[in-house]
Amino acid sequence: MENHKDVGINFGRSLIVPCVQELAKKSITKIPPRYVRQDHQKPFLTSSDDTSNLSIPVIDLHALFSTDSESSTYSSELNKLHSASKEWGFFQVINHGISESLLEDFKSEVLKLFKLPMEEKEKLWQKEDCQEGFGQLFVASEDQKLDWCDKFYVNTLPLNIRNSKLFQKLPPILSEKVDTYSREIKKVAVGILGEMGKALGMSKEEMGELFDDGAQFLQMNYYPQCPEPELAMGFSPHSDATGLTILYQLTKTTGLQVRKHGNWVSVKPLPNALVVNIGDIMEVVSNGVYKSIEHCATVQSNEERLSVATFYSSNMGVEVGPARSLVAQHNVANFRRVAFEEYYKDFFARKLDGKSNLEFMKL
Ligand SMILES: O=C(O)CCC(=O)C(=O)O
Ligand SMILES: [Fe+2]
Repeated sequence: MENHKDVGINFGRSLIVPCVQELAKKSITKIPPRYVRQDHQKPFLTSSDDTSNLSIPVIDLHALFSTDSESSTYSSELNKLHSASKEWGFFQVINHGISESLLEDFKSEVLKLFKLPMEEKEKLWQKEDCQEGFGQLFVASEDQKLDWCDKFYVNTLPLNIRNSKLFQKLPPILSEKVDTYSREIKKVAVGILGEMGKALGMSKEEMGELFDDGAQFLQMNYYPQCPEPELAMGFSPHSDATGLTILYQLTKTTGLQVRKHGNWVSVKPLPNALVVNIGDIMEVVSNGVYKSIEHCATVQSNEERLSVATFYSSNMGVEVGPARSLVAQHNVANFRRVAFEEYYKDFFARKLDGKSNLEFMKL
């Protein structure tokens, strides 16, 4: 991992790719071959799937963060969190404490960012050696298929991983909102992780040492309308490398799909809710009790879609590996232990491919 003065920390690189939004503007009727997927790469939900009525669990964070840990509402919410993390790896949270006005302001700034003219976007485009800015991630070769999506990726916390040069180039209100939003999301992530630690039987100290000042990355995803949505993918199937991911769906358009028992379940955006999912690091820390789940995003012909994923990882400088207390509890370590830097270097060097990232951690 390189450490650049003024430019935070560079966790990886990705080949520079064209802007999908510009392509979509050209009123084309066919998408270029680089975006066309083979059938087996497209996990589309069909209306005949019997999972189409399933929906991911909803957790009330007001009840979960209650100071009265003896109350029955708290213990029932904690049980819900534990089973959602084991069975689904995905849930939505309501009453998360982030104000509606912040969510609205942040949303309008993100929309404005993607609507900037191309000359302005070019100034914020990725560079050869750094994946921050506009572009796509995990593009490792020129013949790799591309997602029908433009992304804007930034390191946000702790402050020493922030690329101050990039932040200075952002519209000032956006950089202020990114800052406030990332701090608020961090509180939610740390709160949920703390409760997961309790549910797993870990001590508060052990969980804190792993996650109290985690590395946080923010990824804004813009999925333009697509003339051939059945041939393209918005986001290839993958699991997230993080501890927890918190996803804010900015538009009402559905697109996120989650793998459940080999089928794909669509996650319908709930008003004022955030989607939370277990990442690979949390699967490793929990020694495999919690599961990071494959998910993907589809695109539509008549509606664009926007989402912001915040990836909350473990503390930098702390090894990624199963919690020692759980290894003792289970009498077995199911994953190996690697330096944080090695873990991420490996992750960003490959293309996204389902849960393959965890394979190299398995024992
Ligand atoms: O846009 C979505 O719903 C999915 C985004 C996602 O999976 C990610 O950013 O890792
Ligand atoms: Fe994801």
